[in-house]
Parts: sequence; C-alpha cells; structure tokens
Amino acid sequence: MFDIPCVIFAGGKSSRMGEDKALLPFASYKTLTEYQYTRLSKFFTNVYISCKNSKNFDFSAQFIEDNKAVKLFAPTAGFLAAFKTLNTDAFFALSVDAPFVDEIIISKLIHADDPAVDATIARTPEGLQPLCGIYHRSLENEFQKMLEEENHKLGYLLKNAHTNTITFHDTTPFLNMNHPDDYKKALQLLKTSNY
Ligand SMILES: Nc1nc2c(ncn2[C@@H]2O[C@H](COP(=O)(O)OP(=O)(O)OP(=O)(O)O)[C@@H](O)[C@H]2O)c(=O)[nH]1
Ligand SMILES: [Mg+2]
Repeated sequence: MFDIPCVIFAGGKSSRMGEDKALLPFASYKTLTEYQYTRLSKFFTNVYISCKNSKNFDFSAQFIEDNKAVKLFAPTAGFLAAFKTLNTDAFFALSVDAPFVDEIIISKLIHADDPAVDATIARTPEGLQPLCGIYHRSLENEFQKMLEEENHKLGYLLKNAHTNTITFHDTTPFLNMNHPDDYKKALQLLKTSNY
C-alpha cells in the first residue's frame, strides 16, 4: 500500500463532455468517480475526492470540497483545498477521467519521487500529463499565486518548478475522457483489456 495520499480530481465543468464526466457510469459502477475511488483504494491507504460539492456523489468517501468563495473552474482550486486539508508534504494527483492509469505506473512515479523536488509527473510521447503525478507542498504558494494571477496552466507551473518527469512509452493507459468519443473509447477498452 502507498502511504502518500491520493487525490482524485473530479470538480471540473466537463464542458467538452457536455455532462458531468465524474458522474458517468463506468464498468459495473454507477459513476466513474466511484469506480476510481474503489480501485485506487486498493493501492492507497487514503484516497480523497476533490470536488465542488460532495452532495453530487451518492457513495461514502473522503471528499475535499473547493473553497466556495473561489468562483473558479480549474484544478488550482482543488490543489489549494487539498493542501489545506491534508497535513502531508505531498500527495498523488489523478484526474477522475483517467481510469487506466494502473498500479505499475503509480508505483514508478512514487518510487521516482524525491522530497527535494516540487513535483514528479508522468510524461508520454504526447507530452506532460499534469494530472498524473506527485505534488509537494513547496508548490502551495505557487498555486495561491496562480489563483491571484488567474493563470491556471499546470504546464506553466511545472515548467518553472523543479519537476521530475517520468516517461512512459505506452499512451493507452493515459487515455483521458474529454469528449463523448473518448468515453466510448474507454468503454471499448474496458471490454477488450484486463483493466
Ligand atoms: N476540484 C476541482 N477539480 C477540477 C476543477 N476544474 C477541473 N478539475 C478537474 O481537473 C481534471 C482535468 O480537467 P479537464 O480534463 O479539463 O476537465 P474539465 O475541466 O471538467 O473539462 P472541460 O470543461 O471540458 O475542460 C478533471 O478531472 C476535472 O474534474 C475545479 O474547479 N475543481
Ligand atoms: Mg478543463
């Protein structure tokens, strides 16, 4: 089991999906969020769900709600709330819409992490995967600045920080669902793979 907390980011607008992707049915689960929570709870001692409102979910879990005073749709809000709630130096962040990021990938990231860096993040041939990696508290003030400066690009933050990137050559497990077509692809992948 991994001792570092895991935070599933599930508070987005899903504007490209057209409906809340965190609530889409997945595998035998009522929602993608519950699917992710259940499978990640097998590897992590503590799993949290970063969201706007825990009432959107009908299963019990540890929820971290964004500050309601922050009228913003961007992971920045979730990162700030997570740092405020957790008392650890770091946490593993994963987007709710990436259900195929497996234990081997997570283990590689956790083992490659180092307290001296700001972040340890997955990279694929398609580029950096900012919502798959470990973030350290040394970035908390930077997230606060992002909020104040209204610049929510995680890529920009990571480029200017001490970021350790770990390359994975197979992009399949990093499939993330932005559009309805990606959801269809993910459902297909569930059927044809061991995931
Ligand atoms: N807690 C929290 N998570 C967020 C917020 N905005 C985005 N996220 C999460 O960050 C992850 C990556 O964001 P996107 O893939 O762009 O998802 P999205 O923002 O819901 O979708 P689009 O509106 O289509 O961009 C998703 O898992 C979202 O749930 C937010 O304001 N709060
Ligand atoms: Mg978005």
